[in-house]
Amino acid sequence: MVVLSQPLVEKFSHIRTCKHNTSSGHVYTGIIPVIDLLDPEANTLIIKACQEFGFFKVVNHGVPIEIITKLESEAVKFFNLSQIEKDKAGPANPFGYGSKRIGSNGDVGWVEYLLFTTNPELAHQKSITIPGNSLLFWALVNEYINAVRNMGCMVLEKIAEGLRVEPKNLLSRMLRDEKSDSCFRLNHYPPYPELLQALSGRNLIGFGEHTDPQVISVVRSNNTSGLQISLKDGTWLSVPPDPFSFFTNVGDSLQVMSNGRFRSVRHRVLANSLKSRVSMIYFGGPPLSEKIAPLSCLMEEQDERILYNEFTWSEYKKSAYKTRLGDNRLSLFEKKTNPAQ
Ligand SMILES: C=C1C[C@]23C[C@@]1(O)CC[C@H]2[C@@]12CC[C@H](O)[C@@](C)(C(=O)O1)[C@H]2[C@@H]3C(=O)O
Ligand SMILES: O=C(O)CCC(=O)C(=O)O
Ligand SMILES: [Fe+2]
Repeated sequence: MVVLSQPLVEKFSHIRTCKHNTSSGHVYTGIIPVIDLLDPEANTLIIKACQEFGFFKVVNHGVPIEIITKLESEAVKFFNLSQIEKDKAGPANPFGYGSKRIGSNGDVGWVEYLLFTTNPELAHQKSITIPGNSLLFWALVNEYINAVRNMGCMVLEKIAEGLRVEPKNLLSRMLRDEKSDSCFRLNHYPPYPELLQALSGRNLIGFGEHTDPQVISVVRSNNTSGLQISLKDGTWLSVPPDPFSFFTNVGDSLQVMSNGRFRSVRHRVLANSLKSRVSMIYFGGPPLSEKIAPLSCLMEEQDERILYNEFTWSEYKKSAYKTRLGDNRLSLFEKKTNPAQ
């Protein structure tokens, strides 16, 4: 019998686990929609993907691979620093370096990260110290964010076309606005001892299940698996990694603007027992004062019930940051049905 030493058990005991989902024999991986941005049909296909999954993979995205690999190598350099050095960029409140703690309401995961805002009105970030060549680091982060924001905007413009809402930049202008309250995250999921996984028969949670509050999120990772999305029937689907493509999530705000046509996809990351996973995520958000509500131009066509009350992004963000990771943050903003109707 293998007996785990007490310190080792304690090290992992506060991180959540989930059952291996291979026991059912159904781990679908080949059904994730792949959108070729050069395909003339892309807008229709994106709409279908947003309705069915709230998630899709983007190829022919136009983001130069050098921009991606240069930033990844800076991120790896950072995460390879000693704990003392990395802590100089922390604690994450919410921006900066964080390890294991996610947010400020008690969530934990097998992950360390750097979280930044793109909002020039929020000054927090100026005080984040990146050890080493910080000028190069910030230059690469900015270059990457610009490239990925452009790609996200192309996707949002195709969505506007597909939904036949006008003007075409109705959604993308929120991300392009100089006051856009977007954020950017570099996540590192270290490998963890396979022995522990085998003994418990459970997977260690890297990043617990949640939806992203913003409009869309653009995810890129190295070649290590771990990301899973929840399907409409609640089963988890493993997303095969693809370092040359981007994965796009519908966020809560886009679910509201589409009046529930699109799904803000629940997703999570499981730790990998053999390899590190490094991911970079751009969360495209509106300016803080932006009003988020079901798009009136969508509703005019049909006699459709409005599912959400209007809120500003600032109100939603404030409320979201009081919730735990796995909470349903939109339920507070759902319009109550009038029993008299
Ligand atoms: C537990 C939390 C972490 C989070 C803020 C929150 O209170 C609830 C939403 C979380 C989330 C999920 C998507 C993004 O990773 C994130 C940056 C965001 O905007 O909302 C995180 C927040 C965070 O890590 O601070
Ligand atoms: O690291 C990943 O692949 C996804 C993480 C994520 O969902 C998040 O940071 O919101
Ligand atoms: Fe997420």
